[in-house]
Amino acid sequence: MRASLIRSAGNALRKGSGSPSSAPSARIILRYYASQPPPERKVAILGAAGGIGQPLSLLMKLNPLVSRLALYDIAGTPGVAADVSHINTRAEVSGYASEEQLGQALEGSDVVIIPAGVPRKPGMTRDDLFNINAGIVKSLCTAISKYCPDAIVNMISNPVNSTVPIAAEVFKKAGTYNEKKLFGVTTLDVLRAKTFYAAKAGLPAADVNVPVIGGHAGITILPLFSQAISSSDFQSRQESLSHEDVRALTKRTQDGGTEVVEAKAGKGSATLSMTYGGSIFADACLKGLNGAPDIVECSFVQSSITELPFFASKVKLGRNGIDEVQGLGTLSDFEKEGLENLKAELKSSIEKGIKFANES
Ligand SMILES: NC(=O)C1=CN([C@@H]2O[C@H](COP(=O)(O)OP(=O)(O)OC[C@H]3O[C@@H](n4cnc5c(N)ncnc54)[C@H](O)[C@@H]3O)[C@@H](O)[C@H]2O)C=CC1
Ligand SMILES: O=C([O-])CC(=O)C(=O)O
Repeated sequence: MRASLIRSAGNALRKGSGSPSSAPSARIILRYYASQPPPERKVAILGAAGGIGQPLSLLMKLNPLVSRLALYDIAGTPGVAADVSHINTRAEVSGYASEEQLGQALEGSDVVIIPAGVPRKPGMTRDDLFNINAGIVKSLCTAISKYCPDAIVNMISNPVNSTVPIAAEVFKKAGTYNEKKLFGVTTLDVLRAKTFYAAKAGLPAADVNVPVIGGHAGITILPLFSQAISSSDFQSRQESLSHEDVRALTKRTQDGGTEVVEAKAGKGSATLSMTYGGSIFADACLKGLNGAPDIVECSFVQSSITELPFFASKVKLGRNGIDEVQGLGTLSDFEKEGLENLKAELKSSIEKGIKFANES
């Protein structure tokens, strides 16, 4: 309604047609709607008091597309909610501190972001988190299917290659699964690929885009540097990157999480860069819901672009979640080899998640 009124008012102004009074009234319509806030949107963060949850609560409080922000954690939520709620932005903040309050936290949510669960310590793989995080994700998704079955879910908790399939199975069992609304957040892989590529190629970091496909662990993370694009002077710089450079950039992107885990030396994994990635992805979901055009991000989703049932690739976001899972484009020989090499591990992580959800 709002969009079609704006469109027809815009057309009337462009054409200058209609009765003599139509242009001023079109202007009034446009001015009225330009002054309206964006639609009401509720975002819930589960695990809001954690290393990612706290700064993510801050960034979502700063997001003008959010009108209600529900912060849930099993410990420490009241302090985080009180703190963030004093910021004078649009979103009304409420904190929920116990399992009995989880339903209230979720009810009416448009987007649920899940950074709940344990992070890695040096020497661990993401899969080593499975035993604890799988159960956490399963119980949170059971509550989502009960209290906000239509919400978009942004899964951050690791191992993402398994937690997303767990969520899908929980929703299927509850009869609420919508494959267009379940996303594994892999934005941090994209941030890393962009940053490392830009530094190597001597380009401004904000200028570069690199799709990252596959999954979110080790070799399942496959940056497509052959498709790197930059708005400045791209062609000549791309040619200057050797095969060895691309190989090293790929390895560094795949090991980016481990680089941070080791640097933090037992104090957890990436939180700040992850929060930035998580906020970009949630913002993209909200923009899509609100009807903004051309919103494309990489994400680990149900997919038929390879033989694997879940796969990360570029995804176009719209009013109903996923509008389109986009294809992989042309891959270099090195990337083709990487794609074949990642399939066995990704398949087994996906199957592990499905099995857990159905047996436990
Ligand atoms: N997808 C990605 O790219 C990334 C994923 N991660 C993952 O995000 C997760 C969270 O990491 P951090 O925030 O650093 O960990 P953290 O330990 O600092 O925070 C986790 C929070 O989850 C809460 N929690 C635990 N069980 C819960 C439950 N049943 N319901 C609600 N909250 C619960 C804890 O109380 C804690 O506040 C980890 O699994 C980590 O591996 C981390 C970085 C990047
Ligand atoms: O490496 C980890 O455990 C956390 C993570 O997923 C990342 O930083 O990409």
